[in-house]
Amino acid sequence: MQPVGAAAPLRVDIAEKTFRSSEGVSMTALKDLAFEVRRDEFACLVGPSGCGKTTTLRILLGLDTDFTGSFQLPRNESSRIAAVFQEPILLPWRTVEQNVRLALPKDMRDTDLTPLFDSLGLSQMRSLYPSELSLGLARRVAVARAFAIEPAMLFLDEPFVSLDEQTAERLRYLVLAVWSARPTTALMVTHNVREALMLSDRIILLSARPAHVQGYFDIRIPRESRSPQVMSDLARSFRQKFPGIMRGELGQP
Ligand SMILES: Nc1ncnc2c1ncn2[C@@H]1O[C@H](COP(=O)(O)OP(=O)(O)OP(=O)(O)O)[C@@H](O)[C@H]1O
Repeated sequence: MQPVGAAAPLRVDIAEKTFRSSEGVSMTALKDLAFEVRRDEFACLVGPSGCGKTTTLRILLGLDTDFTGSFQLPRNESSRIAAVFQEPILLPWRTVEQNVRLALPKDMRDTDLTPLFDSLGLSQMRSLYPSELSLGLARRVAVARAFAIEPAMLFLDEPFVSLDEQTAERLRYLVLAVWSARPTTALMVTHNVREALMLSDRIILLSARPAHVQGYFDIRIPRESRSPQVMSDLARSFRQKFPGIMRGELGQP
């Protein structure tokens, strides 16, 4: 085990995760799933529908302890974990600002959140209630809440789905800007290879169920240099490396 503050990565080594129904039917979702995410790296977990991506996140978040194997979360001064889900899960009777502040640990209660709200375009919305927000804005609040606690590890489960493409793209750029200002070890689940190519340092491609790592795709080009031409070259390299991945199956690369 590494001391607090050391450059500890996320280490995942799940031997097996099997769901058993009350009728005794069992279904193995994950088998020998092992990977690492280096400290302050943004990694994407990509794989076919139903292969076990959300199951993996639930295990890493401590929401499911019924598996064999182990994992180690990265640590910094805090060892805090944050998550952004498809559903923003905001308290309806609290304002935007209160929803974000409630997540803060005691020693951060007085933090000035202005730069964070500014960078996510939420400055004018601090006193609104969740019912007054569109889904896109509510997701921004969920992103603000996740980054506000300065986590050692950030998990994101399809944070851009069910948004129209323009709103999704704007949110991708906002997440990129916030993440770039404060790089955090992050693992994001997505179906969308183009999104993964835009945001991540490393794509971890999972097999069909039971999920294991089929391969890695490392992107060493800085995000700000990923022009449309570079993105299309990256997509071509991705398809060449993983020819079995059909267009449309995982989103349009
Ligand atoms: N609580 C549960 N009980 C039984 N089976 C489950 C449970 N949760 C998930 N599963 C099954 O485990 C498999 C993996 O599900 P999971 O939601 O992790 O996949 P996923 O890769 O996130 O899928 P998608 O990309 O469609 O969101 C699926 O076959 C799913 O039906």
